[in-house]
Amino acid sequence: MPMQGFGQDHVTQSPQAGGLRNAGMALDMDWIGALRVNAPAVNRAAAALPARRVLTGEQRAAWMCKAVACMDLTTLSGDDTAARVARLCAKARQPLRPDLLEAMGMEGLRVGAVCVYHEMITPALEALEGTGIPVAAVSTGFPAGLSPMRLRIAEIEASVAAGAQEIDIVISRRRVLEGRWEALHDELRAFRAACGAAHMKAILATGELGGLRNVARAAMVAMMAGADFIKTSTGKEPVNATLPVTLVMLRMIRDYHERTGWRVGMKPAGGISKAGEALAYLAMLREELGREWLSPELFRFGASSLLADIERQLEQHVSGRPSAGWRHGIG
Ligand SMILES: O=C[C@H](O)COP(=O)(O)O
Repeated sequence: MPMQGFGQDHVTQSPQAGGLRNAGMALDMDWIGALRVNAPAVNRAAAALPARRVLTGEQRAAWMCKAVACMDLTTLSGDDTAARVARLCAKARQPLRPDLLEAMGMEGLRVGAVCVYHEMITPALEALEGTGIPVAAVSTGFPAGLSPMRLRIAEIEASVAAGAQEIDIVISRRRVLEGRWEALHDELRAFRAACGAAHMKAILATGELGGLRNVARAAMVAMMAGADFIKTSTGKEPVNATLPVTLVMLRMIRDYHERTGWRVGMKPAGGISKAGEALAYLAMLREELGREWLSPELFRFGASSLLADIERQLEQHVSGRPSAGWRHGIG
């Protein structure tokens, strides 16, 4: 079924406003073919960033809280149980200890979403009832994305029917590696149609795409196909989120916004477990896309263990004393 917005010239689309979603556009192969990435320059820019942006004290604490608000608190393990998901959701409702929040003069902090496998959607929804925190489900044969297409579509539909408001799909890496952009666009359009009202995050699995130019091209095709977010990784690839890959994706988001008016969200995910790393990603986001993107509507971290390090560092900030990691087990 054709999606709203497809087939229209991208320059005539209305700018996104009032919560409207990226409608996507027909595949523009001239645009895709013209994309170039200067890898050494990207690597240099990413390497220079953490040293350029050193935050301390209250400012650092405030940015760590922003990282919490933009977090998809995640558990994606083969041994997940309803009880583990319920504990994770309790943490999602109250990500930081009340005494820490009080000391920082903050209230009402919660995470961006809870991210789980399909089977854990119902326990997550039950544990989050009344909070407004959305449940995101990974889908389409996560993490490899190699199951039959009809099953991948059915999986999305089942997760949406179960109540997931966000669907994290994985792209077929082979379409990128073989340069089959139209097939990739078609696949992603079909995923987006199956998502219906649920927001679609397109996981590019950047560590398996064979280089930064392919990352740029895959990111652009995903946005042309109507992705609400583009996401780096599943957390299961040998190389997951990195600053250079994120820089390339942010620049594609900026290009796409400049040419179509649509704002697409960014989700670095996989292997981000330290507060200092999270701050570097936020600084990059702010430099590349501006403050407008610094909200859970347009930015998420996908992380299973980042929250524990942020809480530990905030405890240190509030108390002025070092805090041991074991005191902050979940998240
Ligand atoms: O989408 C989220 C990732 O799977 C989380 O990866 P992580 O467990 O390395 O934090």
